Amino acid sequence: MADPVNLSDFHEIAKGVLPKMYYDYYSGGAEDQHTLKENVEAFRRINIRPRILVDVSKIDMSTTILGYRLSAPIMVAPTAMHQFAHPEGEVATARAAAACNTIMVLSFNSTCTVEEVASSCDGVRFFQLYVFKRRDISALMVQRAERNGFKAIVLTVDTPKLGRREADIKNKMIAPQLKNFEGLLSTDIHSTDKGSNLAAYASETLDASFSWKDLEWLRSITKLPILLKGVLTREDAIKALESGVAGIIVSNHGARQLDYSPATINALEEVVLAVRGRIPVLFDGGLRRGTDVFKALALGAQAVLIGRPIIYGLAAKGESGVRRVIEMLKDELELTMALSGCPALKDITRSHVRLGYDRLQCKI
Ligand SMILES: Cc1cc2nc3c(=O)[nH]c(=O)nc-3n(C[C@H](O)[C@H](O)[C@H](O)COP(=O)(O)O)c2cc1C
Ligand SMILES: CCCCC(=O)C(=O)O
Repeated sequence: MADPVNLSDFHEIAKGVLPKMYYDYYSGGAEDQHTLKENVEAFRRINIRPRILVDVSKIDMSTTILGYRLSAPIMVAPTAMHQFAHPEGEVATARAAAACNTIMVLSFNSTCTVEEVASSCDGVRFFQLYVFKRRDISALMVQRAERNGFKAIVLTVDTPKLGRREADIKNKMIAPQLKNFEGLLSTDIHSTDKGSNLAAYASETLDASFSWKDLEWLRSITKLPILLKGVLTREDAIKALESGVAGIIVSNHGARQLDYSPATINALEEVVLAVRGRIPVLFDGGLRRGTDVFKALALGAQAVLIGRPIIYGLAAKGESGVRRVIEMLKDELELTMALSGCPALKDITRSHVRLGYDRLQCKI
């Protein structure tokens, strides 16, 4: 195949090189995969309203998140088990993110250890947390992240139980023994019905009782700012604000958890309006083009995170593939800003996009 020119080309290459079990794991969503398709399709139903005759000879995409400077509002989402995609795993991803001057969120279920990633290169990194029934293990991981210079905790709140991913069940997906938990926990858990081993591991470990009141526990064990990942409604956005978290990530976990939850781009504005700028609102799900990033920014996201395309870049070309994926999105965003008359991120406003329901409102 010719050199990839967009994220979709990287997807095709990755599909060709990854063993089926891993490709299915990375690409799949929950149940009917309705939301999986919607996450991408909903972007296509949004139009951009470009403004003309603006000086766009210089485009500034730089921004800050929790006070850390990024070259563009495009971050790396936490995704599990990068060594299935490439032997260098999360170390390669971390190096690529650092080279692009952006923030990587390291998954709790990484295949490289927290220490390996931290010592691989300089760069601002956040740590994604799952709360295990064995709270001591989660607490230890938070301490390790803190000790190794991670700057924030991203608490994933949409996974009290693992969503039902049917390809993984059919493939009898095998989860590896994760090095981070060596000596703490065996991930070598065999599912009783011989289905997805990952699902068995998740149900064995995840603490489904974790609720709002338990955020106090998390705050008591770390000084790091906490972001909640997986907020989709105004009700929960307000609760998040009241609970004093440092930020929100609007996310449906790449449609891998609750099928028929809304496409994230359709949930973003509801959350942004509830938060009213009091804390940063980040966004992920279905972003495959610079125009998608632009649309999310126009609807109020301060930055976006990229999930699957990063893994596809890693599978296709290792560290340089991840770098290319991030650079492609940055280049596309830069061009979109120029063609829409927005020289800086602050110039991108709600009036730069039109959604289906905007058209309905016009007619009323
Ligand atoms: C293979 C895979 C593994 C993931 N693992 C995690 C994880 O360990 N923790 C987490 O909070 N989110 C995880 N996610 C969700 C991502 O952080 C993110 O929300 C999602 O991938 C964004 O959608 P996108 O893939 O369409 O960009 C995972 C997603 C994928 C595709
Ligand atoms: C318990 C493993 C969870 C990994 C994950 O979050 C995902 O596959 O979406």
